[in-house]
Amino acid sequence: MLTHNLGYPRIGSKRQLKKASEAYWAGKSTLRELQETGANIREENWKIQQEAGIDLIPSNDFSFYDQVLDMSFTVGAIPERYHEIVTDQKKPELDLYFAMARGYQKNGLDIIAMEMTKWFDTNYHYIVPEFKKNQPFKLFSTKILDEFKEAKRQGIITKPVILGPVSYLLLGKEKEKGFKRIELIKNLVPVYLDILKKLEESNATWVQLDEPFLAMDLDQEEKEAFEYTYKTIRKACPNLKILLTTYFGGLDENLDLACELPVCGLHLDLVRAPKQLEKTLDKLPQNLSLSLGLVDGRNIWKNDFKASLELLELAKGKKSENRLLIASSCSLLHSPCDLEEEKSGSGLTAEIQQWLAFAKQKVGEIASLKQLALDSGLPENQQLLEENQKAIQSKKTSSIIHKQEVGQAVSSLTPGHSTRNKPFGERRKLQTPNLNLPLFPTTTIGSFPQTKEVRQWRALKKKGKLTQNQYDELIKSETEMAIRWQEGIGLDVLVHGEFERNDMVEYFGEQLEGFVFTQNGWVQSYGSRCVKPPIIYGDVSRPEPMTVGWTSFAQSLTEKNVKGMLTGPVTILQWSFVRNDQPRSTTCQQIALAIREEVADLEKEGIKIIQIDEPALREGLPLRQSDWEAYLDWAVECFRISASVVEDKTQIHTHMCYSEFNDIIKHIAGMDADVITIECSRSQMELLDAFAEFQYPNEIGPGVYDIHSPRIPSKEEMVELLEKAKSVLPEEQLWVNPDCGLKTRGWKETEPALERMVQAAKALRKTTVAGIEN
Ligand SMILES: CN1c2c(nc(N)[nH]c2=O)NC[C@@H]1CNc1ccc(C(=O)N[C@@H](CCC(=O)N[C@@H](CCC(=O)N[C@@H](CCC(=O)O)C(=O)O)C(=O)O)C(=O)O)cc1
Ligand SMILES: N[C@@H](CCS)C(=O)O
Ligand SMILES: [Zn+2]
Repeated sequence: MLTHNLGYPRIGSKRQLKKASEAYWAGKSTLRELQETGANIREENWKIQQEAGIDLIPSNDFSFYDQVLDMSFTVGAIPERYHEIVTDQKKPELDLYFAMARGYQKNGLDIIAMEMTKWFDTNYHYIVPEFKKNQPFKLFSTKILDEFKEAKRQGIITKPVILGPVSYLLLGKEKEKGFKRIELIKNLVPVYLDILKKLEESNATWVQLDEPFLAMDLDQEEKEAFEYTYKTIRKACPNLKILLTTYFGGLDENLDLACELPVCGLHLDLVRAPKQLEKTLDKLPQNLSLSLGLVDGRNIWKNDFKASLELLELAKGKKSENRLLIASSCSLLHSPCDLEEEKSGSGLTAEIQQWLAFAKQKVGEIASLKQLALDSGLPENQQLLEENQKAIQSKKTSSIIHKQEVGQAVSSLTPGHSTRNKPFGERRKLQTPNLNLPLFPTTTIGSFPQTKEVRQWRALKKKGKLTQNQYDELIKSETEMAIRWQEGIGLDVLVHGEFERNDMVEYFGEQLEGFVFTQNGWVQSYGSRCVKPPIIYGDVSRPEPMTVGWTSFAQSLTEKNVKGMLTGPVTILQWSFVRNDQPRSTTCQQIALAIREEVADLEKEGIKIIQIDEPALREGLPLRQSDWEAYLDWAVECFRISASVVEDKTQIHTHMCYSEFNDIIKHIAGMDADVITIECSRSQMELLDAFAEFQYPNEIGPGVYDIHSPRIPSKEEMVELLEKAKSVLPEEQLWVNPDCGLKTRGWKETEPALERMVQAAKALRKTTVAGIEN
């Protein structure tokens, strides 16, 4: 029996990679220093897993930005617009790589970044591969091989982790019409063969090929692509042990297909889909190894050894022990690094800490499960099991989890809680005179630059070097500056800037009961950006207003409307570590009721526009379409519970980013927000087509510039995007705004970008008959 791990977090236990990348991008450190940081993180990760006793330690799970971008780089899928950078021999390879991720505006070149979107149902974002008809592929980067050899020099024969060719293609996007990207499989597989043969020559034994699409709905062509790929690989590399990994869901109707592929092992996510084990054991040929994904890579709760051992026993009954592997359910990329980094005195009490396991502890759990599976009778193993069960029981019986009044509030919910009084058309008639806005109203999504200073004030307050009062005064001055500046450039609906928030979910988690937060539980979200998801351990309630003070303060400074800014219940749920003892829908209803109280209080304070952000609503969709309806029903209902408390003259906004809307547009309309702002610019307004086709009735703000890139857009390109929007949607329906909040940008980029955006809206108003200069 072997143990393995599908991937280890790569940001470093102290976010070394974030700090090193950002210093390099800012020109404050050298490429060599960045590369050294990468090498140190890899070495540390390999050591941790080696010391834990993991048999097959992953390599190539490290990335300077994203593993899908790494694959595009490896197979030379580099869009033509970056070729100018390639031809400049002085540019190191990594600069080209970062240009693809972040855009490039230097040396007279102005190149936009590649699109970024959600990695399945996680809060991790990947860079979308771009394909054209007859896309050629060639081995461009030897990263996979280099990292294998690097570990080998350190005495470790790793199991390289490679995104499988079918999933790689399916994660991408056709950039021209007239072909389907899956047709490129025959062009692509030879490059994979090239890599695999080189690994074989370097004495690699196991190679992990990730094919998460096997846990999704597949059409005939995609199924054939799987058969073609794995037969071809087997033929070319008969001595390499290919471990095919699936995760985030069950194989279901793809089980036969997966079991027939000529690979050496198959990995199942038994946390998300434990029921698939039995069926797989019946189907899987005896000579194939089975990897049991028992340790949850997506949540932070300690593994219940007893429950895992039951699954292991089931497997042992039908399969010989030496064909079994014990593993994490998916890559530990989605887990924080190390619970030991949590110092006492934080919200994480000793009682709660004993319920948790982060990545370092999880690899320990994988090794412990093997120990227990091999000989549970040994005294030290009995003790291991007892200690584990004591922690599991303590969570089940703890008095801090349930609150009677929260349960009662949820069971008293009626359809009235989730319905506005009047339909949108009627509400609009009341909102128009209440708000007095021009055609193409301009606004932003909420946050303004979280500058080094703002973050430092928070850090100083934490260390006790600033009092609460001093901190509040500093945040007030930043807010006032932002209000004055927005008035100055002529924005129509203002925001307070969210300077007081560390993060749009953590900030709420810190103020709601039923949540705890960590000091160092960072998880990569994209590139160098990390989040510290709060932990929901118990029933959720709102002891007191969370945003009213800051919003009212900002509103008191101006005659213009300031939007109240809240994170919606589905997003708070999705971006937190969620309790595993009740359905997600129940937890979401509890959060929805808490947000509803906040919405009511904001309205009472005279706030006329309230935005409830739901960027994670689409992300929460189950992987299989057959499960969508049930999820969307409760998710949309929860949004409506939080929003429907207001009078009809109050305007409710929502905001979504990184989402495709085509397949769920009916449900987006079902949210019944008066205005929705969406990310649109990286896809050049393509996302609007769904709204146009559906004849989406409410108002929409399609993002006109990409806030993830430091690149400053021109007024003309924003006008062009708005013209595009105008060609598919009635102009009275349109708002003008960026793609998302501006917290990750500096003022140097934000100021000209927003000034130009306001100018673009003004230019557009001039071209319309109904338009009035503001
Ligand atoms: C909008 N997005 C969000 C997602 N998920 C969230 N939970 N939040 C989001 O906003 N998902 C989708 C998108 C895109 N994803 C992200 C994710 C993360 C960021 C981001 O800006 N992250 C920041 C960290 C934010 C934070 O928690 N800041 C804290 C602590 C800051 C810190 O590092 N402090 C320093 C000390 C201060 C100093 O001296 O500078 C330290 O601890 O060392 C805070 O502000 O208090 C990031 O930098 O990664 C954006 C989009
Ligand atoms: N209001 C948030 C939404 C991000 S999705 C922000 O502006 O950062
Ligand atoms: Zn957003």
